[in-house]
Amino acid sequence: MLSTDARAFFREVAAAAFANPFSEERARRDRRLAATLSRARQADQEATSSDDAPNPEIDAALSAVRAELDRLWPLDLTTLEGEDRHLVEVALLFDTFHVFVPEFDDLVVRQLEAGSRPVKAAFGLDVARRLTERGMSAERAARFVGIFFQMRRAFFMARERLKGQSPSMQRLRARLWQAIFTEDLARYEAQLWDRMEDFSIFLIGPTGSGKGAAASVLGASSWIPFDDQAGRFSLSFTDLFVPLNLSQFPETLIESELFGHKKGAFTGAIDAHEGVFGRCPRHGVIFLDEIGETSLPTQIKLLRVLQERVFMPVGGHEEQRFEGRVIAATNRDIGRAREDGRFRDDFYYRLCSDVIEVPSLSERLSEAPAELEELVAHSVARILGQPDEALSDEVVASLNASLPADYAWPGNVRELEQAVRRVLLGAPYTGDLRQAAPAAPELSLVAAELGARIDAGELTMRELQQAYCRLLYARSGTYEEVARQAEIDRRTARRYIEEEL
Ligand SMILES: Nc1ncnc2c1ncn2[C@@H]1O[C@H](COP(=O)(O)OP(=O)(O)OP(=O)(O)O)[C@@H](O)[C@H]1O
Repeated sequence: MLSTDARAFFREVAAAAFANPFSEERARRDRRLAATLSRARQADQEATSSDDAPNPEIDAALSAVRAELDRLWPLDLTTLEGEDRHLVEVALLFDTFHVFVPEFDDLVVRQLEAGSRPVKAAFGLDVARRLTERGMSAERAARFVGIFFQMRRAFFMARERLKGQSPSMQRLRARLWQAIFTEDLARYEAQLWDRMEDFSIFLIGPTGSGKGAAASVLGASSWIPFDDQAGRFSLSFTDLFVPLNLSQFPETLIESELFGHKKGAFTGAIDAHEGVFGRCPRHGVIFLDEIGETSLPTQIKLLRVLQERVFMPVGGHEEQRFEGRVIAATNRDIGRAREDGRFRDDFYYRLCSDVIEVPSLSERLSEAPAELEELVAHSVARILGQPDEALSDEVVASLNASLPADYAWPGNVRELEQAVRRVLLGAPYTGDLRQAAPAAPELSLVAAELGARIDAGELTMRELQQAYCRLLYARSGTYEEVARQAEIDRRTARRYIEEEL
């Protein structure tokens, strides 16, 4: 039995312990916890108030939790019941997790360096032992070893791959965390940790805003079992993420890229080929980029895998099981595509259990102008292989001088990366001209030119088709719309618009 004071204290710990680290709620709970602690236990104060601690609240909480657990020593969870048992267990997990944070973080880095080969993580056995010695079952302890690693990966990836401190970026990180662990870690551990594959994720947002980057955070963060015989995790998290950009393949090849094909399945199928569904391991993540551009027949096939979790390679006779999670993304207006019948409702409903919006760069900069500096510095470091503050400042100064203050960044972070490259090459970046040009005169010029050339009878059929497609494109701005109006397929439309005949 816990004393009334101890119970109140552990309740605060339980409320704060595994809250979403990117949520606004988290900092508040940490502060509240620290306040409760300092009132109740002055003894721990000295250990906690170092000024340079990265998060003094959490440090204060940690040492007080340790002190409180020590008071219960020798701790055996099985001697506790009901709420008391739950509260002490959470405190024990909180403490154990933080004891091993440096090892888990080091493991993330070592695994990124090693790539596909799972690296040694013998400390996983110590984590499990620390829990079983205090009365937790071996099965749950092993599960927590997996969850702890997952938490450090998710935290590391969300911080490293998604830069920016604007409120909308903070919200995005919090949403990603929620898509991985749900908002309630206790429920996640009790019921959902190996069922997350059933929760598809749909990322929406403008081109270049970071949907692929967000997907890669999710893709590196799923649960992986710990192999205690081998003293390592059973597979490398770098192999969990299997991306496919659907717009890169002609319709005839998409099925094979998705589901694979057997040798001789069709002319040109010289060897068997494994598609993304076949390559994706259990607990892995398939990222289907540009899902808004998939044809209706492909949507039906994808719907079947999502519903029934089986697929058949082209030319094959045996169904294969798919045990991963699907993340889809689009920069298209999916509502309009559904209204136009280009995106099936049933397919949408299958994907929409978690819709996450990735904010545009202009939205982010309007909330936090300093985000430009952070992104430029990140871009410069990526290009040069190391940070360079002076050069980053120069790039920011150049962009500020050459672009209007309210420049819309239609290509978002991808455009910004190109702008940084341009400035590094020594030329000022003056913005995306196609977007910046006033639409109306350009449109009427295109139409007038087409009319004049038809009048003059000087066009070949191909030139006529091309000019008409360009006119439609100038009006709608999307290849889909051109394809729809001209009743041709999207790739032909794109070829007419982009290629010189
Ligand atoms: N918040 C961010 N911090 C750092 N880099 C970012 C961020 N967002 C995007 N990027 C980078 O910008 C580039 C474009 O991002 P990404 O490919 O993820 O965009 P997207 O939304 O998937 O685009 P599209 O819709 O065209 O497929 C990538 O190099 C990515 O790493």
